[in-house]
Amino acid sequence: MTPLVLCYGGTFDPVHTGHLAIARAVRDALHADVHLLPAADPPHKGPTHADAEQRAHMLELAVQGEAGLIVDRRELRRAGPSYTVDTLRELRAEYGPHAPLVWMVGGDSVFELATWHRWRELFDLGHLLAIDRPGAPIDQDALAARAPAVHVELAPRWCLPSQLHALPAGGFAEFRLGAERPESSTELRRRIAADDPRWRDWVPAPVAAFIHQSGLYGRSGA
Ligand SMILES: Nc1ncnc2c1ncn2[C@@H]1O[C@H](COP(=O)(O)OP(=O)(O)OP(=O)(O)O)[C@@H](O)[C@H]1O
Ligand SMILES: O=C(O)c1ccc[n+]([C@@H]2O[C@H](COP(=O)([O-])O)[C@@H](O)[C@H]2O)c1
Repeated sequence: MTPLVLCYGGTFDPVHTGHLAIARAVRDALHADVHLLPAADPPHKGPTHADAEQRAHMLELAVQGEAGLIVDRRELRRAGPSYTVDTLRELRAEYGPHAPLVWMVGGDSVFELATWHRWRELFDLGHLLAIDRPGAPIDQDALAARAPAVHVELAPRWCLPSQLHALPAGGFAEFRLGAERPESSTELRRRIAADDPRWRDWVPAPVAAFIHQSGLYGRSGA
């Protein structure tokens, strides 16, 4: 069976324990490495709080020494917005026409999918794997109501994560975590800026040390 190429893109401003739990759960369930891709210039976000180099560095600190989690800095080497369609095109060229490529997104992103750059082409290049997120139930009714174009596009593509091996691209699957993860980078930054000590619970120790030493996300910059 051709191994899946699992890709998890994000702003990671900063990476949090929710991201890591998701990457580990998908890695373990689907038996393949997860490539974490920090976005240099995330298309739907304003200026980031940490720069791209700092965000990639924190991601590397978060996964150092851990098997099956790999940081891929390719989006830092491209100018302009970090469009996923461009990244998938690069990955497709590298892995060849038969490799099953999977782009992982949080459930909240699925509702926004129709606003992504050349979004329908994503399915020519790879599969989409949506991860449950609190407040973003990925079901047909919710999609039909809140994102009708996405609902129509996804309906014939819906399959189980275990079926993504069968084709190189074109599928949509939902990945259910044992328990949804409450973390968000926005709330994490808020806690850091507010000196709320709970912020350390949401980042691995080496990332916490980097944030502390660099003064990132402090009171003036959150
Ligand atoms: N707790 C979570 N549960 C499920 N998906 C998540 C969670 N946190 C982040 N994601 C998903 O991971 C990807 C990267 O997330 P990102 O780096 O933007 O972090 P974030 O916590 O969503 O940040 P922010 O709060 O700044 O929007 C996105 O597809 C997002 O939907
Ligand atoms: O290609 C797009 O238009 C696009 C629009 C929004 C988000 N994305 C990608 O989706 C991933 C998660 O984005 P974000 O903003 O939730 O961190 C990240 O890899 C982004 O580059 C991509």
